[in-house]
Amino acid sequence: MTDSKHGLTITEVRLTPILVADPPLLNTQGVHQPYTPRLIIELITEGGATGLGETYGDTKYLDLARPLAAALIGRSVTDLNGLPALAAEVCGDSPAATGADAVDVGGLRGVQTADKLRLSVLSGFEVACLDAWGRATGLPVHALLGGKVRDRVEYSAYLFYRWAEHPGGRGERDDWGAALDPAGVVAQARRFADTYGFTSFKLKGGVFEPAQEVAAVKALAAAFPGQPLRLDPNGAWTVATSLTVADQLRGVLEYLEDPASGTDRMAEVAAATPLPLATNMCVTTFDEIAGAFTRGAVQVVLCDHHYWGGLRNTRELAAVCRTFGVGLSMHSNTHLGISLAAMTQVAATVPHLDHACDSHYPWQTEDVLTERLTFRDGGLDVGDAPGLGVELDHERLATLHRRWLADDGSHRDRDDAAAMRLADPHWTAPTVPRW
Ligand SMILES: O=C([O-])C(=O)C[C@H](O)[C@@H](O)C(=O)[O-]
Ligand SMILES: [Mg+2]
Repeated sequence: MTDSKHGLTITEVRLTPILVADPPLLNTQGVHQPYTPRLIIELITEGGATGLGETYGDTKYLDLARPLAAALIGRSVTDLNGLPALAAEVCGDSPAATGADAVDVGGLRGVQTADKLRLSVLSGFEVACLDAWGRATGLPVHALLGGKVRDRVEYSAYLFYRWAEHPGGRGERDDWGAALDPAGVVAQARRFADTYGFTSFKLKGGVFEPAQEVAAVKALAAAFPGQPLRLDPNGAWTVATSLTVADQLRGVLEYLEDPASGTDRMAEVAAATPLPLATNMCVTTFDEIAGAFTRGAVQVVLCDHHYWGGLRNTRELAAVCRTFGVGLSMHSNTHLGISLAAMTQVAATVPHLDHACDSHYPWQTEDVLTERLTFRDGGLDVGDAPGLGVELDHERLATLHRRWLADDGSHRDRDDAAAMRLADPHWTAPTVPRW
């Protein structure tokens, strides 16, 4: 559908893959690489409005983004309901979706289906369309989604066990230092609280023996009494271990995130503990909802608008969660300010967003915006500027793109286990459950 009358027809789409500095954050798969891929999308309309979008930048996403970008020329930015069919038609099934058991990034992003890969790409275009549409009409994205129900969106501090620097001193060095024990985790949390005002804390677990991680959470509870805490070992534990930890941290945690992997194990854990379970692993597609919700396997879904297919699908997910009495919050992977602005816009429109959203953003020292988004008192204000309310810094984008061009391919696809092998040549991503 074109829209010449309003100047909303897309005349140009620019795709810019970039590599962004990432600190040595540890998880159950390994460690983050020094640079991580993202894809930045710019849409231009007939009327001269530009729209920005951002999504995962690994090769399998870029391969789908290129045909979709070409197919969008001549269509209206308002034609959002047509995007899934268009993507299915022009992108087809990614060869990376290799069967029912395929997972993304060793399982950290849940299942990997052809549909989900297309949705992850499409989400960046949907956000860019909404941004362009908003800029063309002077309306913020939240208005195009039906209007905001809150003026601020709360975020949590995303704590990671981490090294001071990447193996061999590769990449960029920051001044956070190492955090490998309870004292290190508390110090990191203190800095997050002092700098950004966060009052909720999530610790990425699955790195050390569960008892060590329980000790770290207890140290957090002592340092920040009464403040919401979460622990997320990315499905690394058995059902028995999950229940032991749930018992030890009952009354301490706000929720336990993906203690065990898969809906079956999560349902077993949920049936035996009063502690709410959250997930961004066993429910990452609409197809997985019925099986998990009807069995009571999860009490909170952490939505990632990238893999759920955009901001409007996030609202659809919110409606399903509300229907089942399941809570909703937001998951985050390494992302930049365009995605953070998109998360904030949609979060502002969802009435029952029950918990502070996750965001990796504070770990990202580089961005493609002229002005970084700034957390204040643990949250972001929801502005009324047109579109997403952010501006692209073309020079920064070009610099990060040059890094992508210069890369020998070793950072173009996220691989935390490969990064770990530089420190420990015998490392293989552990089989799950690990403990
Ligand atoms: O909440 C989560 O499970 C995540 O954020 C997944 C991410 O991939 C995180 O584990 C990471 O980046 O190491
Ligand atoms: Mg998680």
